[in-house]
Amino acid sequence: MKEDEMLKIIVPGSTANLGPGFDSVGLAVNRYLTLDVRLAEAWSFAPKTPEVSGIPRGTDNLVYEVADKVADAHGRRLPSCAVDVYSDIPFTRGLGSSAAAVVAGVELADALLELGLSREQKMEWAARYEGHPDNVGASLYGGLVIGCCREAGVDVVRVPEFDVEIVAIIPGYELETKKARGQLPAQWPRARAVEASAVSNVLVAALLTKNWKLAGRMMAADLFHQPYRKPLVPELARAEALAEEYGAIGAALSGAGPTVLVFAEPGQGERLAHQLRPHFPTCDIARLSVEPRGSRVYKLALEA
Ligand SMILES: Nc1ncnc2c1ncn2[C@@H]1O[C@H](COP(=O)(O)OP(=O)(O)O)[C@@H](O)[C@H]1O
Ligand SMILES: N[C@@H](CCOP(=O)(O)O)C(=O)O
Repeated sequence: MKEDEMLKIIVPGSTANLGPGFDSVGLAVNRYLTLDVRLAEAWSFAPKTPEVSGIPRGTDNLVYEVADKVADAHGRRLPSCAVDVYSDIPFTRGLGSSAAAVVAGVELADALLELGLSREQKMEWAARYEGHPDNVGASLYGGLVIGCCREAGVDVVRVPEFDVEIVAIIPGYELETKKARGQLPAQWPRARAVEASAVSNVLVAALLTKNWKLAGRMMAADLFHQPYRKPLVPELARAEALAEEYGAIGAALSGAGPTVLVFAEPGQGERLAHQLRPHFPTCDIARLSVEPRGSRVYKLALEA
């Protein structure tokens, strides 16, 4: 990048798991982390929207840490930049704010150093850093993404043209992903693991064939994580019952929570949001849509 240029990096937020697709299924949503990047004397991150008011302002920022790691692995150093940070992804609510920051870091290093990373290489970096491919996959590719992250490599399938409407029930309280992961058992007995994996497989098949009733049943049948996280998020059981009552596809914890998503067939989102709102007076009820595009980077000329 030259002195008279800037980078604009846009990364969508995401929801993970959709119930049983634990650490594997991700869906990009229409909330965004946006970075405006200019060359400067020293590194700085300036929050420009309330969601990011608490971010670290220097090289302890997650975006920088990821970018620096990518640069280091290529034997390069990042030039210092001033970064304006805009976001409407709420933090620690289960809508993939940290994954969006990780993807932004990979994009930042790639663009500043002109590394020419492919999307697969970016995915490898982001998934390894985040530890699971669901949120970062959705943020990088857009739409519905199914992935697995193994020692042997990261494999991802992006499902073309996936469209559902989403009503998000966003509680006022935070739930750190680290804490919510700490609730889960270290091991599952074989019979439970087999059943949990079968439920997850059927969820994916039902989503791909638009068998919405079955997809909803599989969301509620998750054995991997929701049973253990439910005590932390009372909104989930309530949303599951209401989803059934109002004829929605189903409900699921968004990532590690505490946001709960209720999924509806196209055209049903507005009615559903209206019906759900009075049941959750202390939550933000937001309509979300699937973001079909993944992260993107623009190089722009600075005005003189
Ligand atoms: N734009 C950002 N810049 C720096 N750090 C961020 C940014 N977005 C998220 N983070 C970090 O990620 C944390 C939230 O991650 P996490 O607990 O996984 O919740 P979630 O990803 O569901 O919002 C924040 O508290 C913050 O430390
Ligand atoms: N699969 C992860 C997803 C965490 O997503 P987040 O948005 O809550 O960080 C999990 O369920 O722990």
